[in-house]
Amino acid sequence: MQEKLKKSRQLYSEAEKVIPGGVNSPVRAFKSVGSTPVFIKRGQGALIEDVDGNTYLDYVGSWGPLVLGHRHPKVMEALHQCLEQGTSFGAPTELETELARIIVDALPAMDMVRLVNSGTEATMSAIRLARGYTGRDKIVKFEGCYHGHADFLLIKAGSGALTLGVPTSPGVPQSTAEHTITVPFNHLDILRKVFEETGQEIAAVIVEPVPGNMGVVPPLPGYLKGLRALTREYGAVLIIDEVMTGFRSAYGGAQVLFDIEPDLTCLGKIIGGGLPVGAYGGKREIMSQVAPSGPVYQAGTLSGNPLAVTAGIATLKILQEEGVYEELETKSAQLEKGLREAAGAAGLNLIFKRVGSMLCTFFTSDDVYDFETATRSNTEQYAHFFKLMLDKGVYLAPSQYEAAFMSLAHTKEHIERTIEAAYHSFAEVARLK
Ligand SMILES: N[C@H](C=O)CCC(=O)O
Repeated sequence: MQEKLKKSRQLYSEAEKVIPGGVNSPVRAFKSVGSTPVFIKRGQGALIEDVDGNTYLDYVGSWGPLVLGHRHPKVMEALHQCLEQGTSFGAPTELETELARIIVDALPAMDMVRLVNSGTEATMSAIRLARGYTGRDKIVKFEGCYHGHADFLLIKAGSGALTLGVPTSPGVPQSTAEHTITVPFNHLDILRKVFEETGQEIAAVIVEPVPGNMGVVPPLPGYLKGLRALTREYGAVLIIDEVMTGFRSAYGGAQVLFDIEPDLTCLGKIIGGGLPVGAYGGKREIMSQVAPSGPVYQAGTLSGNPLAVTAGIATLKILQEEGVYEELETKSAQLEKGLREAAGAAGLNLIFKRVGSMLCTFFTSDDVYDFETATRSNTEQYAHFFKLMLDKGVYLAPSQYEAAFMSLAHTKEHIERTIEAAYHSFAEVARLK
């Protein structure tokens, strides 16, 4: 494999001289799998090509946004047209209202939405708003959930922070961390106890409805409804972080799938169609507290950027077409079934978790339902599996604790090829066990 990545290795050593760790986001560094990151040159549909000319079936999809695959013709066409008008104005455009309208119409619990530039900005702003609205300081987050890298959310966090073994980062002041209460996901009894003790001080509970940053951990039946009831009882704002699941788990997001009515929702990824975007929105009563209509300040020079908004609108319009989510489900179920059979054939008893087009293979035989059980997975075996799959032309997340994302561009043949590669790779992992 190393020979096949000659140019990537050269580029990586150049990058390391001027960019910390050679990458602009830690998960890209392939650190946990002990390998050279692949430098990508282009993508088309479900495929990406690296600088050495190798092609891969892409199940990372830019970490979730590319539900249509790379360079969807309608998104590209819309972007070309938009580019002709300019790149940024720092003034309102009609496009922003169009995207806001599409989002608000898709989410029954959302009356208003503010566009920002990333998921981190969305969650950070939603927390400030919840604090401003309730006049309380404390927030509750779940172990292994990742809501971007704002100080008060980078505590027992998942994603790259977990992969690199720094779920709580140095640099987060103790005085900030002490306002964040962390509890295990899927344990309503523990959360209830926290509310009984400090419920009147809690401004918000923030949750990924399907945690996708400690692998994929589906909520237990009734759990999200229980969260809703508890937050309502104590007057805390329920923030559903749908940066990953928004317009992926269902049109709208996981809150539509699980029929949950949050007070605030955070979005990102898919609503920008592969360009940098984020959003937070919710009930009019809360959102009208945001500046300039209210006192809670939040701003952004490039917020609602025309190109990002255009790619988002084009993407969401395609997702409105009949049968799209059924197609994603069918393809994802086919992949899950094939992977299960491949692991079984190799004599590996593994745990597969999937919600719609987000799938994760845990290298453990114990059930996974929270941070503690997710981190029982054998990450060395995952690393080995990852490298074998990469060598066979399948690009998975270089971390146990991320999802594999299915796109509409993946074909039956692509999925069969992936399963075939998995048969060989699982067998190899089993041999070295
Ligand atoms: N899991 C992260 C976001 O959803 C992966 C992307 C990143 O950190 O660069």
